[in-house]
Amino acid sequence: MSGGSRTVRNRVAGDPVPGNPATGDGTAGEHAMVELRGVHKSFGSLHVLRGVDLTVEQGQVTVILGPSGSGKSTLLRTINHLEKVDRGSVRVGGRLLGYRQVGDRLHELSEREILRQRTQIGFVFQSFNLFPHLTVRQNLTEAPLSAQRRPRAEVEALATRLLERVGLADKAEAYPRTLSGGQQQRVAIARALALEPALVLFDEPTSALDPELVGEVLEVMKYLARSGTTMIVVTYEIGFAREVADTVVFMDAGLVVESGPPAQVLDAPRHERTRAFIGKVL
Ligand SMILES: Nc1ncnc2c1ncn2[C@@H]1O[C@H](COP(=O)(O)OP(=O)(O)OP(=O)(O)O)[C@@H](O)[C@H]1O
Repeated sequence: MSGGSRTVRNRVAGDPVPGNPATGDGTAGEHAMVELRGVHKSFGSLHVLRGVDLTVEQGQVTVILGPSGSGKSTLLRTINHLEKVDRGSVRVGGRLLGYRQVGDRLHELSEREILRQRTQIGFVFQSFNLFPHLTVRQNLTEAPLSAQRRPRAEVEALATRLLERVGLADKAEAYPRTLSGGQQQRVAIARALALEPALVLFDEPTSALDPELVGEVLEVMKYLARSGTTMIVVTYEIGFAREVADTVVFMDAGLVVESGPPAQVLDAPRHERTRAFIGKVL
């Protein structure tokens, strides 16, 4: 879909063209939406990310592929500061995540400020992570009301639109445990969109689903992609990558081995490691 007509994220939510997700100052157009430079992350002696560079432009879909343990989830988690990087930088909408720059010095943001930044970035997990004690509708409205302090009428109307969009208008008053896995994941996607994020991260969103439920979740994600949502998706769904991705990134052992359009990375990979991986998952 490179060079396509996607210009507006989340038309689902019917909101205007986005500004800077971190500052809200309308400057996102001047920056890549996401920019990682030389990112390193270790857990004890395990060096998981070994100098990752990644750029994602606004409105683009990036699919990250790679063997188990190559660092894909960790990379995703650094993008919304669920993991703090040891070295290198993560910028979202041009702004350094987790820090405030004063002159040439960096000051770490407070937990509360980080939480506020994080509401600009939707995160869809493999295991849905819905609030079990809240109805579907309340799952969508909770964070916009309490973390973003937006007006209830606006948030309720948005929740209604989003549930219609993911085909679950009739489940608004149901509790998550009464839904199928595919339905729960569609609620989780709608919940991420209710924050009106500038960027949505997906970590293996279909891996926990029975095969017959995968399609309904991928359809919602394809719709979002067509609507101009900036998305970074960790998945083993090669068909989705081929159809929807602007860029496919292949990671191995904590490094980006190669990246490019799907036709290049999936059909004519330049590196042996990519070829071996693609050969196994196709
Ligand atoms: N919080 C943590 N503490 C310690 N080790 C961790 C932590 N998170 C991840 N790891 C380790 O880092 C490595 C990379 O994990 P990560 O989940 O990023 O890989 P992945 O490519 O997403 O793998 P998969 O496809 O299996 O989910 C693994 O060896 C994992 O055990």
